[in-house]
Amino acid sequence: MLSLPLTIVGIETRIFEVLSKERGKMIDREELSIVTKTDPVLLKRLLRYYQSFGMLDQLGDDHYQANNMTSAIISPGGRSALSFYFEAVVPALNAIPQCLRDNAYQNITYGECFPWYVGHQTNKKIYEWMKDHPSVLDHFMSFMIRQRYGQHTFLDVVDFSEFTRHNVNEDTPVFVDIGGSFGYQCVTLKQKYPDLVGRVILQDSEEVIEQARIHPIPGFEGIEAHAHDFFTPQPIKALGARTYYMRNILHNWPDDKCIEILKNIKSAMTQDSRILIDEMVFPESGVHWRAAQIDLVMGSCFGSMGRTQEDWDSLFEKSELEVLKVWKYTDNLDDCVIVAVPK
Ligand SMILES: C[S@@+](CC[C@H](N)C(=O)[O-])C[C@H]1O[C@@H](n2cnc3c(N)ncnc32)[C@H](O)[C@@H]1O
Repeated sequence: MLSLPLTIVGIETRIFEVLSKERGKMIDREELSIVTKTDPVLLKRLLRYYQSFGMLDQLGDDHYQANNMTSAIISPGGRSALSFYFEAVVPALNAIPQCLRDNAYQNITYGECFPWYVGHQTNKKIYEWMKDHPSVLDHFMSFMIRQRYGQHTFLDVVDFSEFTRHNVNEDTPVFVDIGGSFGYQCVTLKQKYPDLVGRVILQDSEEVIEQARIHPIPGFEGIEAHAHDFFTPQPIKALGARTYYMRNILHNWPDDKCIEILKNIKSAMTQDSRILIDEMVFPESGVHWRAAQIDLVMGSCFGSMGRTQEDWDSLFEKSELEVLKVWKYTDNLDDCVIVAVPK
């Protein structure tokens, strides 16, 4: 309950950072108090809390040491995820009881009493709101880039050369990553297929593309970065891209908005094009706690939801899409790549 705000305190006071820098070395409270400029009595209470949750190790009455959790908290991915949850997500989650009560326990959808609006005292949806809160947008982007470092990707199960076997030259767009943030998936593709022929294109909002160009991630060379609002017609259509890929995009939007996004892609597709949807497909029972949590965060912040196979089938039916294949690439979160074409 308290762990998120108190973890933010540990980040802001630099308690975790100082301990992590001295990894393997014990630090006593007096020294930590001087370096972090934190009152020694307050520090004692904070450290007691952190050790009780395993965020650091206590080696004697007044001696502390960083452990793996301390390092994870202070890593760029850890910091950005914690800060984003604290500043953006928690206010919306706190408004859930009031909104559900006021809405007589109907499902969470955009409306007057929507947790995001109430929690943030705003009438702007989350992406619009983040434009006015650039530091939160920075945390969000940094979290998005790092959230899956070192984990499986769709390329572990998909043989991408299947999509580029025929009539591909260097002008053919082979991979358009729609809402691709800083282009991590584009880079992963190019690294896995260094001889890939054709254009690899990243699309995202203007603000994100600007940042992706100013601070390119390692391996970004050779990737085209275009600003594109996916609620407008897909501009990569002259040759029809071989694949239009979206990871964790549709789970941010309710069905009516997903249908708009998909319609804009369909209008650009040729016979050789495929839509690749990289999302969790929730099982009907035994859902992992992280997936169940993501579903409710999506509901309260984005008015959307995690989808079961039945939910996806219904969305594709309404979007007039035919599913050609579904590949699952993680067991715990049921991440899948769904290959679809217009009916
Ligand atoms: C949940 S993130 C997923 C990022 C990336 N695909 C990944 O899996 O790491 C959603 C992305 O959609 C982008 N986005 C939101 N609204 C958009 C819009 N209208 N047009 C284009 N991109 C948008 C955001 O900037 C963000 O990068």
